[in-house]
Amino acid sequence: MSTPDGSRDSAASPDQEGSEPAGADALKAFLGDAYEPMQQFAQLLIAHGEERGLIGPREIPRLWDRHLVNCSLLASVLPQSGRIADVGSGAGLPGIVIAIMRPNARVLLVESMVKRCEWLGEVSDRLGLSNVEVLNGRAEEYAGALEADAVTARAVAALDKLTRWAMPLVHVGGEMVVLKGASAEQEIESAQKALRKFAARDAAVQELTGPPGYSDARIVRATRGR
Ligand SMILES: C[S@@+](CC[C@H](N)C(=O)[O-])C[C@H]1O[C@@H](n2cnc3c(N)ncnc32)[C@H](O)[C@@H]1O
Repeated sequence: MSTPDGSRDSAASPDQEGSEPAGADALKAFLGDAYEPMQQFAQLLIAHGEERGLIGPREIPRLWDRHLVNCSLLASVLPQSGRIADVGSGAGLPGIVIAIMRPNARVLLVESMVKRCEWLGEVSDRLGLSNVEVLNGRAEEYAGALEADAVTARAVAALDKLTRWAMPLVHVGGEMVVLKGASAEQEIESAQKALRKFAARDAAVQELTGPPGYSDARIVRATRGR
């Protein structure tokens, strides 16, 4: 997960000791009540992310811009309540960020690696996130079993494959919302067959503007029609 899609490498760098990230006022205005728990999540990633094989050392200085803000932008377009499934949560990106920003939603973290699931459970406990459920297994194993209102992912697979894994986890009328980078439009083209399989409507790229000093994000959204 050290080089996820969907973010740029400019950015405000956080204080590596973790006191306050750069541009903290803009971040506080953007995140509101989510700022404090996001800080705690950042501290956990800084303290343990590398040793547990969750993030590379190069990611620590850009943790806020490339990871936490990037994922917060995605979370900001999700429903306030209902069920949200995040496929391949890894370190908790974007799954834990979504759980912080959507406290009234039930957030299901579908992750195939046991060690990452253990991490996700520990982080949820430490942050007191009672809205998180960690599901150990591949997304394909949960096809038809979840009926979520929205499904998310970042840096898990190309859109073609991701559509086949993610769409079966949302109900008809629900939405797939995934972070993607510069190739998002091409990925939509390459995923046409998979999107048609679910009669996906309105598949499109959306640009999300970051708070001052932070990068924008690009997402692909599509609504399940069948
Ligand atoms: C490159 S990491 C990205 C992690 C995180 N989403 C991020 O952006 O930092 C991909 C993660 O997806 C998980 N994964 C890959 N295929 C999966 C599948 N079919 N179902 C569930 N998890 C999967 C891997 O175990 C890994 O943790």
